[in-house]
Amino acid sequence: MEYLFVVKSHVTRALKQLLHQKRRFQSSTKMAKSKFEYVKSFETEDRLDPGHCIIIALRCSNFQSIVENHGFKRPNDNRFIKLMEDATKDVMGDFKDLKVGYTFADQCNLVFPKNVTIYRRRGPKLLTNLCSLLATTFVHKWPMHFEVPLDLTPIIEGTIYLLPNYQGLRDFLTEQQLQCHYRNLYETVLWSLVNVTGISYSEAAETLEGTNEGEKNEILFSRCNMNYNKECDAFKKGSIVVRKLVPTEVTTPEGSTALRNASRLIVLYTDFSKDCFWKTVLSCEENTKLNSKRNYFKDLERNTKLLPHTWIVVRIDGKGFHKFSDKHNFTKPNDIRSINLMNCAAQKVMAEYPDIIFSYGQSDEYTFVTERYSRMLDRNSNKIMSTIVSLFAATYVYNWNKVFKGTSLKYCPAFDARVVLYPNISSLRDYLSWRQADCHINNMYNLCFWMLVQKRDLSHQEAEERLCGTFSNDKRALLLSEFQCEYDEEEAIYRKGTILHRKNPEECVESLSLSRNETLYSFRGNEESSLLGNLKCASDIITVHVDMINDTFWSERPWILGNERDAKTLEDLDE
Ligand SMILES: Nc1nc2c(ncn2[C@@H]2O[C@H](COP(=O)(O)OP(=O)(O)OP(=O)(O)O)[C@@H](O)[C@H]2O)c(=O)[nH]1
Ligand SMILES: [Mg+2]
Repeated sequence: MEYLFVVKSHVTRALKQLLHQKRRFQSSTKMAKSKFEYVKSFETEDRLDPGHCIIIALRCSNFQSIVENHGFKRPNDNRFIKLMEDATKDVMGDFKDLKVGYTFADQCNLVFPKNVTIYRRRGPKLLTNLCSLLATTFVHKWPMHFEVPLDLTPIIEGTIYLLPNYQGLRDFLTEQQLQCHYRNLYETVLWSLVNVTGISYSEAAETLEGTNEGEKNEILFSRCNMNYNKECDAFKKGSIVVRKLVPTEVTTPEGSTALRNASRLIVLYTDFSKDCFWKTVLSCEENTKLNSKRNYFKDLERNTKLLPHTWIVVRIDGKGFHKFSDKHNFTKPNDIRSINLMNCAAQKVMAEYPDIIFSYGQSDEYTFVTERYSRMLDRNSNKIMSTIVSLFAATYVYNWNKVFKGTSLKYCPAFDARVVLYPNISSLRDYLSWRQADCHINNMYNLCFWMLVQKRDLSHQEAEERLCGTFSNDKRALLLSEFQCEYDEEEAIYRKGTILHRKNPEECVESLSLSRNETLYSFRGNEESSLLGNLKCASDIITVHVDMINDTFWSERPWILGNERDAKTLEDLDE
């Protein structure tokens, strides 16, 4: 009976979702499409091979600064361990397909089983959704674990591993746990030497140089009177999050209470090297054993090096923002608070990464363009995507309370990101025009739609029908005749979206008294000598809400994209 009830509610939810998607599809197809749509063909799906376990390995690239800025207890801070466990649980709570989560220090490994089909196994979509959700949960849950406020946003770098069988998964996680142990042993002895014997940090580090595991244990015992085996399991083994059926009290349809098994996320501090974890806890259908040769993982990492000399475009999009905006009572059709949050997050990303020369945002999406010859993060696509999306998402949540004042964040948003390469300026400009044309089409449609709903009391369906088959001029006429609203007088930020670009380097030359060549070189995205980038200064970034489809915007700002004739060769770059 209860089972039937659960199935029924699942079916109803699925049908509702289908209906919602169909409606959205219909209304989007009713909207005009721009001539720039062809640039979509540059986008790739990057599906991961079927029949492989997928591991999304995430690590916080600015962890050291977080440790130093917030007075973490050394060698381990229990508050941080609990925060990471909480964040891992939240991500696994949202992504029910995840089978195991393993977190230690600043690292979090999330495991999808072989047969997972979520997002059609698109690697970037999986990676960036998990990565951004971990980042937003980290920021949101920080105050629940730390009294000291978080003073910088986490940047999370992600890697995808594909493992062909459960033996591979066991080897991978066992190896990770060994790394956790080595790291913890080193840190425990180091900080015990400092705290117990009173020697300096550098003296302690010197003492440990070149020592093996046994010697470290001996130093800890003889000099600090501590037995490593007695240290807390959470420190030595890390935290393993798994699902377990737990008897839970439920209310039956008749109104009485009963005990039923419900899936819960629990944390274990156990060994991946033990058979019982794989047989009993994971109920693994394949036989696995403890393998001593585990140095093959580098080959199983998805290599995603991006083609050199092409424009790298990263587009971020909010996950389920239709629901998110509803739950947080966004004003319709545009909520300036969310737009401000998005713009602020984009500024932060540009200030942090000088190779990003341009960005464009509208609705729940943001596009970042890196300098054509950029060597940012070694042009590793997964690292670029995860770094940008995590910093962006974390900043969005970090500033939430300041911008949304009375409205508390009900749940953490996630964003996905994709990387698209454009080979020349014309295709890149067409891409940007496509996004701005989309902003215009959506904004005009949404403005008409909500005017009809809010001021004429039309139902959603009636408003959709009223707008079906109308062109831009029809909508302008409707706005003017029925609502005395001149479309072009609407706020430019809504009609055109937001463009962020860097100042003309010539102006910066004057202010920095550097030679012209030096500054231009740095603007060409060379990481090693990024003079202007070192300023990491948001005041270098200009915000405008203007048309960028016509030539004027670009001819007035020739320094942004340069000139196709000046395209560089490999030799030019090596000079
Ligand atoms: N009311 C309101 N809604 C907004 C605003 N910005 C974004 N949204 C909502 O966010 C949605 C963004 O569109 P999509 O990205 O296609 O939809 P989504 O729900 O995020 O779905 P996925 O991206 O596929 O996960 C819009 O359709 C709006 O419903 C805003 O300023 N005000
Ligand atoms: Mg979206």
